Amino acid sequence: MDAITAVPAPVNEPVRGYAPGSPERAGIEAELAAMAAAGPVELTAVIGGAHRDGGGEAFEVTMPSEHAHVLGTAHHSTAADAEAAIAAATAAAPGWAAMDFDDRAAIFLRAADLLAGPWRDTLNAATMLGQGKTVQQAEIDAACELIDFLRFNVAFARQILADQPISSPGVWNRTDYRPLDGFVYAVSPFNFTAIGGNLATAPALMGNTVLWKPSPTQQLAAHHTYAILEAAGLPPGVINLLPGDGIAVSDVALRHPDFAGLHFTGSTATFQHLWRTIGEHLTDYRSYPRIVGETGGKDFILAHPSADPDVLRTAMIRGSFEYSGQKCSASSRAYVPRSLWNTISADLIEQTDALPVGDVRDFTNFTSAVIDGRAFAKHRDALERARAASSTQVVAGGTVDDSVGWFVRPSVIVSDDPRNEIFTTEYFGPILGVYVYEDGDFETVMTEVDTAAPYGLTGAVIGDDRAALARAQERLRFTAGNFYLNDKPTGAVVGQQPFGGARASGTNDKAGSMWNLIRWASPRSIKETLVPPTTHGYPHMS
Ligand SMILES: NC(=O)c1ccc[n+]([C@@H]2O[C@H](COP(=O)([O-])OP(=O)(O)OC[C@H]3O[C@@H](n4cnc5c(N)ncnc54)[C@H](O)[C@@H]3O)[C@@H](O)[C@H]2O)c1
Ligand SMILES: N[C@@H](CCC=O)C(=O)O
Repeated sequence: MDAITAVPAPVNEPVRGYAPGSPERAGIEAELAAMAAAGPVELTAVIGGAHRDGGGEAFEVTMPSEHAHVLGTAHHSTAADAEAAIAAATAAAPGWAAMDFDDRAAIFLRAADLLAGPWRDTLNAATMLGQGKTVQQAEIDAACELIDFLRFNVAFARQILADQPISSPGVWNRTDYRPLDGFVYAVSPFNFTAIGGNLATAPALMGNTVLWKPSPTQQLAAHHTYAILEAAGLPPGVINLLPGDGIAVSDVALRHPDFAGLHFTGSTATFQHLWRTIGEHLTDYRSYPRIVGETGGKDFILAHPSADPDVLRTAMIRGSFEYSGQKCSASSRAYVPRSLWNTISADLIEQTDALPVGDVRDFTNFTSAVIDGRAFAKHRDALERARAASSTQVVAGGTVDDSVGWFVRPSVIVSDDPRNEIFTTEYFGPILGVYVYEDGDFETVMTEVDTAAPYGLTGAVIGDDRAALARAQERLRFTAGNFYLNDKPTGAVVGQQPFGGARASGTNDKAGSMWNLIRWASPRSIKETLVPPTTHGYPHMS
């Protein structure tokens, strides 16, 4: 049983500005130059503490803005790698579960401090080069959010351990927060370095051992994340890193008797495929697996006629085009009253078309290329369909260029068909659909916002009319798990806006909160009778 001590009170890591001439600017520029010039790094698997090449086919991690530039090489993990990782996780499990909570927690707190200090530039640079993030977007993800996950999760876990049952006279009741009875399989997406780190470390903090399968396109930053955990003293076998597409790993892990939990973030289609596979193998498992998945979105901005035009335009540009719309939280549909559209459309179009897009090493850029050729082709095809259809009008952007990098211009598409694919389909790129409604139709348009897409992740309502904001909060209660008033729908902060959505957007277990950590514990109730009875009769029997 873990001792219950006080842990350091977490505070959100301050976001650095990287202004010209600042010391942090000099540091990151030096790191970017060194990492880009270093030549391809060997991105190994780590199984039971041993670094080794996965046995499968090789793949490359390249720069999205310069796809000929290879940053690292790795191998897809094979079934044999997965078997070895499960054996390593199983061997490490008893010692890790028996370790005092404070000792486990200290490893993750140390990782947070290493990342906040000497490793910050490394992980930011890997995220900028490998995933195509500007310095601002890398800083809020790879540095601040991951540091916050590591620190806040320790405090949340401590809160859970402290939650103990009452005891009636003569009895002492306790809750033993056991880890799950087997390993956890963590599968993470390309777009957030912090999410990869959190998916692997949250179950580990609760005493579980883990197989971590990052996205191939995020492997460079995942490699450095793992190095930070090693530097912080993570014992061998607790988290086993398996690069690659995950198909062979899933074939082994999802039919293994010791499979006890899936910690997933990525697309709705992949999550549903993995869940179905788990269902097919249910009788193979020793216990019912915990399934936690945060998935896709079709996130909205709804403007009320009372909205401040500058607030609306800024939310639309930042919410839709930061990191080229490759955030599950990014706004990709906006509902704007005609009076406001008449006011903002010219500025919105002009400012969108003026957004500087290019290499992340040029700090004047607002955003960069999309992640890979597959994403590029998806966005190019969507823009071509929009240009060809009579019900849609591409009013900003709309052009693409893959000659050097996977560049898609931030694009605004207007349609008078509220069920057009631009309002229903997640593209996960810099494409914003706009539906212009008549000023008196706020109530009707809320029904459209609620029902057009199957998701329920994030949404924002912009307006100055308090009654309208209150009505939208009520009417759209189930339309978004993260609901913003007078702000863009992106940029949730750990401990402030616990993140996640329901409907087709996932299980809403709120990353970076105690709700998520609870899923990685299997509580045992212990009753101890202090002076036990010595006769079997009851009063009514006399
Ligand atoms: N709700 C959230 O918190 C959240 C956060 C980030 C991203 N997302 C969503 O993620 C998606 C973008 O990320 P992506 O393109 O990396 O998603 P994706 O579904 O293509 O991939 C996610 C992960 O699943 C892996 N994968 C795919 N098939 C697999 C299999 N059979 N076995 C094991 N692993 C497998 C991928 O390699 C990757 O690691 C978008 O839909 C976005 O909305 C959601
Ligand atoms: N938590 C992030 C989104 C993560 C998904 O990609 C945000 O709030 O913008």
